[in-house]
Amino acid sequence: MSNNIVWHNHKVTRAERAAPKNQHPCVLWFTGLSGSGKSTIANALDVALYQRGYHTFLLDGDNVRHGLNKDLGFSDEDRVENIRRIGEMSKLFADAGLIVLSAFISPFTSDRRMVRNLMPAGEFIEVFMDTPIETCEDRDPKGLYEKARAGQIKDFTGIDSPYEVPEHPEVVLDTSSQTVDQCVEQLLEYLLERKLILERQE
Ligand SMILES: Nc1ncnc2c1ncn2[C@@H]1O[C@H](COP(=O)(O)OS(=O)(=O)O)[C@@H](OP(=O)(O)O)[C@H]1O
Ligand SMILES: Nc1ncnc2c1ncn2[C@@H]1O[C@H](COP(=O)(O)OP(=O)(O)O)[C@@H](O)[C@H]1O
Repeated sequence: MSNNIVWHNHKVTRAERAAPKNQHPCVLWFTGLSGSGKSTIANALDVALYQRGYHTFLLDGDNVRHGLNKDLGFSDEDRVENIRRIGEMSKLFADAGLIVLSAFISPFTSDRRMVRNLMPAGEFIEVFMDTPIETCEDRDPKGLYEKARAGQIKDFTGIDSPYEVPEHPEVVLDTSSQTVDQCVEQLLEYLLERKLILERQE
């Protein structure tokens, strides 16, 4: 690694970039099992924020794995690298002043902590999708649990690869008992309370 790299501070600060949008930069980090509702809720919140005039960006597991991270699989090492890159990318988008919605299984506590530590205090919001695995498996929207049970996919999270439950998430959602609208409302309330969005533009 080169030591001849100098960090450049931007003349326009991240707060200045975000201020015209009535928002404070932050990363909403959705974590949970496959089928727990990460994509559905992150997309619904993205729409709700967009409709209210806020500036957001959504990073989603499947999409990032088609591009930036297409060299990575699902071994523990590859998942660590996946989250490291996505964490750095999320931070860059937040530095651009955006509200970032990142939806990845991110099964390991240490990786989520690493991303949290990249961000200024209060700007990393861990959203734990606490949907029971039975519900996720019943939904099986992509047929992946069935394949994992049949041994056709190895290292599948919740089946033969671990998911470490967050200890102190900022927000907990359970999509087996909460509707999409209720989840979105809970997240909007959180953002308003913490002044990450400054007024409701309805
Ligand atoms: N072995 C295995 N385990 C878990 N998930 C698998 C696996 N193989 C493929 N998939 C599909 O990949 C999506 C998860 O990618 P992520 O980048 O979010 O995973 S991770 O954070 O690196 O653990 C995940 O998407 P979601 O269902 O949206 O969570 C699956 O569709
Ligand atoms: N209340 C709810 N919240 C979110 N998703 C729900 C809900 N009820 C049913 N679902 C369904 O559950 C599935 C969740 O899948 P998805 O959002 O892709 O999860 P993940 O991104 O965590 O894999 C979708 O098919 C969605 O339509």
